[in-house]
Amino acid sequence: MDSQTKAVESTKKYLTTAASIVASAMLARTIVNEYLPKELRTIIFSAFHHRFDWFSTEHTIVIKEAEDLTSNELYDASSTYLQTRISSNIRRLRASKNKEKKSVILSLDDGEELIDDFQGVKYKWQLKIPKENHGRNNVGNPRWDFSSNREVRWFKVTFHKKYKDVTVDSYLPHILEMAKEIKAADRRLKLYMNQNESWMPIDLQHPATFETLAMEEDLKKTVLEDLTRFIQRKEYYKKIGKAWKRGYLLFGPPGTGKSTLIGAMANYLKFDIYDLNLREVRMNSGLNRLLVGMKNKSMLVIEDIDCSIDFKNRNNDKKNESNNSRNDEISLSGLLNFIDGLWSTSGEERIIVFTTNYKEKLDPALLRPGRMDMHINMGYCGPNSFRILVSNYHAIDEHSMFEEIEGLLKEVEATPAEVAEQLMRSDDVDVALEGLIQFLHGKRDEDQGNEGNGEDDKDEKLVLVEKEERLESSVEDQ
Ligand SMILES: Nc1ncnc2c1ncn2[C@@H]1O[C@H](COP(=O)(O)OP(=O)(O)OP(=O)(O)O)[C@@H](O)[C@H]1O
Repeated sequence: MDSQTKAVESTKKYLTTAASIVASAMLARTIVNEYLPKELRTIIFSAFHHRFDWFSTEHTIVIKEAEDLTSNELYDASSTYLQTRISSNIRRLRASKNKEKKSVILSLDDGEELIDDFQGVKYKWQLKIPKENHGRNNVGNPRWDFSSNREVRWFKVTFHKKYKDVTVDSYLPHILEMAKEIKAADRRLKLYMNQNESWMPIDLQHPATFETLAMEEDLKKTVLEDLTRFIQRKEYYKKIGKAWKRGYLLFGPPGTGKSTLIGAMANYLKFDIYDLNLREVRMNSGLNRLLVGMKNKSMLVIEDIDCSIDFKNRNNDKKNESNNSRNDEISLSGLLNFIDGLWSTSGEERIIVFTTNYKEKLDPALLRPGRMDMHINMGYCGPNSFRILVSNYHAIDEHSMFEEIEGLLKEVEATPAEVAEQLMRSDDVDVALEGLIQFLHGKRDEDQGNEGNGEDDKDEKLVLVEKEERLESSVEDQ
């Protein structure tokens, strides 16, 4: 082959290679544009740059750290994702390098390589960390970010160029998804309390779970299923045009576990709690501000709702509406309207929980069908609940004294808090159970002494009333 033919051949080869790379880049872009959700497209395209090398089989993408949240999402997700991929080799290496350090930081060192395998495709990851006096934009050195005017860290990801579409279509979305899951699992829940009209957060460390919650099994199962169905039904709520929210009214005497159930719900759903003290809020406008300030995946809790709002004024709500001077004063109707209206137009995955010790004192507006989706009666401690408590406190599920205790619990109204307190009195299970028996005998004698006082709401074994129509099982979630 003479030199001219060689040049033609190599130009042809170059053109073919270039054309196929452009075509596959276009294909990848088409896939991104057509099949990925818009939000994901923005994240992916704003976050990385391709580096074409016409004569290599390798393709490189660069995922830069960025100040702006959307652009940084892929970088951030990559860091989180890589923590789970750090191989045992690297961990060992790191551990031997950092013998003096107790914990090994799970991230890549500058320049260190990590090979990730995704659906049979090998991806080589390298982290580049800015150092003093590095040049700008040279591959292998940190990048200069013109928007923030500083050097930034970046990941260099190298793979065979024939997998560009797999990378854009599947691998990067997979990283974003995995990072979301890892963060959700690690997320520290927050408890927000309002001071005047702003929320103050603290870490929520409520130990309650559905496992340790003493509640009749059927009721517990129904509540759990309802919560699970609720979080899985994003598309369903969208389809029927309803706000993605659910309301629970918890009622029962003090110490029956209303707050414990709220803690268990938050831990189960991984939702933050917003504990709204209505006494701190005087005006509807302030209430509006607080409700607008709530994040998604949260529970709004208003405890003792019967004591929170001046119910004596509730019948005047209508009059107040026509009276301009009192128009902004907080009222039950204002609260209910905000919750209905505001959350229908903004926010998703919201739960509202009202608690009361006296359901009969509640305003009928709150009990109206469609207002609170479930009414949950947190009853006295029955045999089932006792078994859960004794297993929590003494890790036993059988004892010769159980029969007597269970018989007494059928006759006596003792709250789970009272039973729990007796069980905690001694580490010696025999002593604790004996104490509980004495306590229940004492209560029974007291009750018998009080007989004839006419009080008997024990028949209210309504454990659960679903006020809203059951979500139709015929509508499939997507
Ligand atoms: N159902 C329950 N399951 C497990 N523990 C419970 C339960 N009920 C009460 N307890 C124990 O009693 C304590 C007090 O109960 P909790 O505050 O949940 O009751 P409450 O119904 O919210 O009371 P109040 O109406 O006074 O706010 C809890 O911290 C927990 O230790």
